[in-house]
Amino acid sequence: MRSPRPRALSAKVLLRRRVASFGHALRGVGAALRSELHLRFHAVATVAVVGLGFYYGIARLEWALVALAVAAVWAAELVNTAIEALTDLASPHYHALAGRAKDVAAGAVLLAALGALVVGALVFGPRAFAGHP
Ligand SMILES: Nc1ncnc2c1ncn2[C@@H]1O[C@H](COP(=O)(O)OP(=O)(O)OP(=O)(O)O)[C@@H](O)[C@H]1O
Repeated sequence: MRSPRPRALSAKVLLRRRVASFGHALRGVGAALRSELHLRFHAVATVAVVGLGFYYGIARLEWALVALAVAAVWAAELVNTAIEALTDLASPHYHALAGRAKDVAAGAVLLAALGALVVGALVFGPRAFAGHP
């Protein structure tokens, strides 16, 4: 006998699940912020960069580049934090593969940070050297 077809989930249930997932994601960001000094540094840097953007009145496209650069650094740092946690769980003792996983994840953060540095230098550098907004 065929099993009954699962009932389609109602829009209300789907919405509730989306809201719950959003809450889990925010909880993850909060937990990472509490445990990772690097992320608190990114938070301060993000506020500083947004302040500079308003101070210099940067263009819409420049805001888009800055937002992408900032988001890339945050995303890389969060994934790095997740990989560190999983690595420590799976391999609390020394293992070459655990070390490689952490090094590669840290490499992702480094690349994102270098990209953000280039964007920051190109957007803010000329204005800073000109000495006025
Ligand atoms: N279980 C392990 N096995 C092998 N090497 C490890 C292991 N744990 C850490 N390492 C090595 O030590 C380096 C630093 O690891 P650690 O967990 O201290 O991260 P971190 O770079 O100090 O990050 P954070 O400061 O964000 O905690 C890793 O990049 C890796 O090379």
